[in-house]
Amino acid sequence: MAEQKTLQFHKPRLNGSIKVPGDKSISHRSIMLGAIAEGRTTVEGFLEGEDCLRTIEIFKQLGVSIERQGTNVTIDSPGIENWTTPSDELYAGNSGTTARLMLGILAGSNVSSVLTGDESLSKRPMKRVTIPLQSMGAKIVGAEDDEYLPLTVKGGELSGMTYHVPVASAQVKSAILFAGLRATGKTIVSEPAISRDHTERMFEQFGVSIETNGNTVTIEGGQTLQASSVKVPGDISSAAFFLAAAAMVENSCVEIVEVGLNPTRTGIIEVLRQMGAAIDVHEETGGRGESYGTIKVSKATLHGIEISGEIIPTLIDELPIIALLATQAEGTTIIKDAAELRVKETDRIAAVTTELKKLGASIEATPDGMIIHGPTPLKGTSMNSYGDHRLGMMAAIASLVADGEVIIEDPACIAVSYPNFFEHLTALVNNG
Ligand SMILES: O=C(O)C1=C[C@@H](OP(=O)(O)O)[C@@H](O)[C@H](O)C1
Ligand SMILES: C=C(OP(=O)(O)O)C(=O)O
Repeated sequence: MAEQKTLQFHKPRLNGSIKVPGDKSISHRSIMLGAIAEGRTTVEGFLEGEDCLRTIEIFKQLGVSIERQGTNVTIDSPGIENWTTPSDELYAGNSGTTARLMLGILAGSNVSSVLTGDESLSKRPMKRVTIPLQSMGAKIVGAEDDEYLPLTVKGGELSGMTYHVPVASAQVKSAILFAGLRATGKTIVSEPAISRDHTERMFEQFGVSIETNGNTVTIEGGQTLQASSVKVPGDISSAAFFLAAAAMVENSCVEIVEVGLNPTRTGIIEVLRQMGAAIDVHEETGGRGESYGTIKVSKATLHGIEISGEIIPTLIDELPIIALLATQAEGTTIIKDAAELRVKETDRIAAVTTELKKLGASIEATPDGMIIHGPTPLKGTSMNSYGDHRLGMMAAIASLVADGEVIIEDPACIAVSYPNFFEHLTALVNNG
């Protein structure tokens, strides 16, 4: 039987300042770009989460030398032209970002490989990536019409193309941009709303020019990456759990330092503001690189809002914790245009609705979101994480507002993105 964790707090208060682990999206990309470039790339603030460790292991199998000491990583790569064909399958574990971005990278390399994943990842759709890549000439084959892992990729020549991604997705956009880097001619990708732009920013940092015009990104193929050094800010998607906790737990005030403030990721700040949270943001750098700064949130009276449209991609991974927050807000919160939640590590619309109902919340699922009526008192219960880190953390934060014991089933999955989550939770509560 999977492990369990029991949490119970009596009138907790959260107080203090923490630095959350490195951004998951940026950590993956730092290894990927460092491995494509010839020479030495260094990374500071790397996320030691399971997902990003899978990305490192994959590149080691391709003949890239990667040394990691905690959050510092040194990559010495022979460059994408000189990778070696791996003798074993490349295992992406639970990580959709690893799988989808690797498909775009491997398609334009010189190696042949088989990409696999865990049970959850093997059920997640891959055609959103294989279809555009195949139209660039990529040789990718797999089960059920190339929809699911394992997928076999035979690297080779690619041609640039123009493609409109039907749903805003940084994973799809990035896979196409990686393929576009190696293709002949121009590759133009557009999407219905702007998704996180870490790939574009990091390409520029590695000396590749990319043109962004509204929701459209253009890359000229055949450019070479120059090895670089990357500083990874804290992950705002991890910070979101404690920002939400501070906003709804009586007498709380939490500060998160050195956290990423890339505007394609800060939808959570906007939502907290609109719901009435007392929030203060201080930006320390700006410009084309990754900006970061400090966010401070204190408890306030919250009210329900509608969350839909272009803001959705900027807070997609935060919607489980936002749903919990909405149970403590006055009035109705409506989340729309978020059908993507159904194809994450688990169906997050079904899972969040089921688990929050067990706590006593008034919540209903819709095809593309959730409707939550608040505020409702929550009671202790046993909560399933479904092996999904965001659901596991949502359950842990729920224990702060629930009356009684919250038992989290399979809390170990939290290590995918936030290995020291429980240490931070304990420290903030003990400071209270
Ligand atoms: O590109 C990335 O690093 C990510 C993009 C998002 O997925 P989609 O591109 O599928 O929306 C997000 O949910 C995921 O956690 C990380
Ligand atoms: C959806 C997520 O990640 P991925 O798609 O990389 O598995 C996430 O971290 O919430």
